Amino acid sequence: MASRCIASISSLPPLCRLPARNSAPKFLFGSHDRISMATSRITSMAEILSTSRKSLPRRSVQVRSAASTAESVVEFDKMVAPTERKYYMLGGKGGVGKTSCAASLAVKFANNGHPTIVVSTDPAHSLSDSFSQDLSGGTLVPVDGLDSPLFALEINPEKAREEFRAASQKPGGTGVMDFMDSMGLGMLAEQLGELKLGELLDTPPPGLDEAIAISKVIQFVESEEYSMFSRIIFDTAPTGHTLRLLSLPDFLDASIGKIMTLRKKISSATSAIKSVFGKDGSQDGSSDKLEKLRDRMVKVRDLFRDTDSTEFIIVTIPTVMAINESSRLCASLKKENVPVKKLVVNQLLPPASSDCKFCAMKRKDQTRALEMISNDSELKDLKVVQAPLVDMEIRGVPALRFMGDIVWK
Ligand SMILES: Nc1ncnc2c1ncn2[C@@H]1O[C@H](COP(=O)(O)OP(=O)(O)OP(=O)(O)O)[C@@H](O)[C@H]1O
Repeated sequence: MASRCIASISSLPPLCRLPARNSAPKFLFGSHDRISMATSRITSMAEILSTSRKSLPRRSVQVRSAASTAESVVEFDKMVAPTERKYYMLGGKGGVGKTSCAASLAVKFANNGHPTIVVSTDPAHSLSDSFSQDLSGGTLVPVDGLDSPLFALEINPEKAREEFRAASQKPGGTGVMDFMDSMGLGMLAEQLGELKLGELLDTPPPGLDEAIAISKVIQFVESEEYSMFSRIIFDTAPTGHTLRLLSLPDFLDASIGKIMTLRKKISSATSAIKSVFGKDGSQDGSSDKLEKLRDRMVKVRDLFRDTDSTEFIIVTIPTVMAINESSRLCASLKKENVPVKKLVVNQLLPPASSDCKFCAMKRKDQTRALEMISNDSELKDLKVVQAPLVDMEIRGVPALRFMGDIVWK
């Protein structure tokens, strides 16, 4: 029986034996009052999508109203109520559903009156797949299938890295050393070499591409042209990248500071001997670029820590490994003073009146993992949002609307 379950979950009865429409939601673990039960009165997504394909008017909205509980309505109400701009960053272990959660939240905000932008800074983008639309051009693309303004953007981190290389090579990298050597300042060049600044800038530290990508987004959304967008959602790269990104702005701020100081010293030394060697040691504007880069990194750092406008939402699945990773991520976010209040637990088995052996085991396993959250010193104070495993892959706006309605309540 178990092997049949694994091969074809959706075709098997247990997951389909959902509670009758008016039956009370079955909680996965006891009376945990922090948990908003997203899985109450879950209907098959396949069923919803097939009715929406027959173009019945907004069936999913009806589902949302029917499924909403007083407790959870208050939670999304809090997210949607402020008229000023808010940033949401969604992050977590690879493959847990960050993109699906980010995209569904974006759809929900847009449908609730907020012009919204959803941005992927994950080097392995899946936003296009999630919306079933090509968003890979590196520019804002209007998302089809909504009546309200929702734009999406996949930022190419490789391009960002190239931009950094171009800005950094002359002022502090090997370019500077070659230049100084040619000016007869080999000694000073050696000192620079000892500081390993050239190496630092020629081989950008991990996380830099994503930091630059985020800073680019901040830069353009701050312009007048984009002031109408009141919700900006980031689908970030898996945990490791996010952690490196968090410590990066401080690190870069310090290293760029060092480079700038050296650059000034070099500049005065080269001007002093310019007449002797007859070479032009004038600056080429790259210092400016570096300073701008530093300013942008500082902006990223400040945005991540701005409790008024930003919230980091951790997405996880109910497995010991994912929860352990979420706990470490949460600890790092708190250490870096990044505001984190919610934990989405995705892909929970929906309530069922009876389970097959496989589902019963899986449910037990998930229950155990969920209990870990209540006992975890980092995670226990977060608001836990339960997101059910649905019977189809979540792709396209109708599916994302469905997911948004059952998760963000
Ligand atoms: N609640 C759910 N029910 C059913 N399928 C889901 C659910 N959440 C996510 N999925 C599916 O799981 C897969 C991975 O989801 P998604 O791309 O959102 O994860 P991710 O964390 O962004 O991945 P990555 O780390 O690779 O970017 C997708 O096929 C998505 O449709």
